[in-house]
Amino acid sequence: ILLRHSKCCSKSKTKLPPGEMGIPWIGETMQFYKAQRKNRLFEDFVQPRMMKHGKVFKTRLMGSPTIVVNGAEANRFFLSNEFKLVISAWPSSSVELMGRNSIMEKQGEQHRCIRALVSTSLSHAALDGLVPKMCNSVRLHLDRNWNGQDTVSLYRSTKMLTFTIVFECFFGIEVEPQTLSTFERVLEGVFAPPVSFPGSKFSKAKKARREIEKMLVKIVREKREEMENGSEREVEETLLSRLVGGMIQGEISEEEVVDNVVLLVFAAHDTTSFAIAMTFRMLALHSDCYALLLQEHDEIRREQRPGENLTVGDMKKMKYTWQVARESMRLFPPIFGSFRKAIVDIEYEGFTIPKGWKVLWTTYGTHYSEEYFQDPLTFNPTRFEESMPPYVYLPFGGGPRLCAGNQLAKLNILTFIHYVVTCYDWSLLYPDEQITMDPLPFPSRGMPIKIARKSP
Ligand code: HEM
Repeated sequence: ILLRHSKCCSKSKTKLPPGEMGIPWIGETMQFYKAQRKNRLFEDFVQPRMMKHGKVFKTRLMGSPTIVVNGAEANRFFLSNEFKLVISAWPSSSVELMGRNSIMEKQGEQHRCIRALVSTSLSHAALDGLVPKMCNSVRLHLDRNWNGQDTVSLYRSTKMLTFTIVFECFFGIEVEPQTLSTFERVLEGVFAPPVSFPGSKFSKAKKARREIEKMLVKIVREKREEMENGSEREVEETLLSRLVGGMIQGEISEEEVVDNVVLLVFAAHDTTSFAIAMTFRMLALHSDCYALLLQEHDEIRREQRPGENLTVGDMKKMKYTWQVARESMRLFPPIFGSFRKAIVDIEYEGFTIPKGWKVLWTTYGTHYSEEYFQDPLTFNPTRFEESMPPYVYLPFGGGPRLCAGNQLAKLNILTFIHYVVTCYDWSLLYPDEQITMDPLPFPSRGMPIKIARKSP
């Protein structure tokens, strides 16, 4: 009785953050989804609650009691305490569709092992080797899809391109153009309710996932055979060959290889293409910035021989371009933030976050705050000339789950911008095009642009 009494007393002493839990089970999910669809999750959902309750508040989302946290200190606390106080927590539909064996579901040592395999393929040395391949992919894509056209959908085009780059340059896997639409069907179900009745978004997504799995299992087995039975020619080092190598050594299983290929393709292509699309939007709206950026690329081009690919040295010269891209990702972060789950009771800022509750950290909480950025809603790429304090600018997250592909994304963004601005004059067809979110943000009309090839 005494034990129970003392437990009861200690529970009643816990102080939850302020906030409203909404109606039973559903909580404030409908308000969350409504704001998300308009890509106004921060403005319509987070900000009004922050004004009322402060930077840390409670709510209930998708059935889970959740604490929303904002600010650099909160980002540092929760992101750097991954595996110790919190673990990443994706909705069950995402886990089922991405696969239970992907890096996002792994903790501790297992996470470290997969992360190490992926990181080797994304090390500086490996990325240097990717630059010429990426240049060839971008040029081929523009030749095939832009030449002879006067209008193209920039967002769809970059989606196709980044998808091809991840598969072909990074994994060394050739894909059919229709594979992208199968992947998109999976993505549509990632945040859908996990109900499998015929025709539901989730069951359509599961069917698409099975098709992808079948295709990848075949590719992985062929690669394994090629590596084990050693054809005379040397096997090209790609992420796929590294993962399959890990499989041959018994470090990871076939399911882990397949799930991680699926996860990486998802992690890479919608995010990078949105970042590119928003950079172009900002350039279109700020002609002074565009003039400066163009100057940077014209200088690089002047030093190249005709038809020559970019080099790593050229990438380093694109300082202003990277500032423009970073500022675009500050205003339009491809990832809103992400969910964690408390694995112990957590004391934070005088509040208790009970074990099992979700925590949502947000990029907007710092990106849109005057505390960290002067005139936060103004587009000003040169603000990145100054170094940033840690955990303030987080389009790629932070801590042990910092985006594994951030350098690949950077190369992809810079290469694409270089070839477009040096080869084409372009303008937006709908400068005020709305941004929607489902589940990631995207321009609602696909961002059509008018193009005209520049004379060589
Ligand atoms: C502009 C493009 C990109 C953005 C904005 C972005 C953003 C992010 C963010 C915010 C996270 C952390 C999620 C969390 O904390 O839960 C993350 C994780 C991750 N990203 Fe990216 N990403 C981009 C491109 C890429 C690319 C190109 C790849 C790989 C080819 C990639 C692979 C990953 C992986 C594997 C993780 C999980 C890391 C882990 O759990 O250890 N991302 N990304």
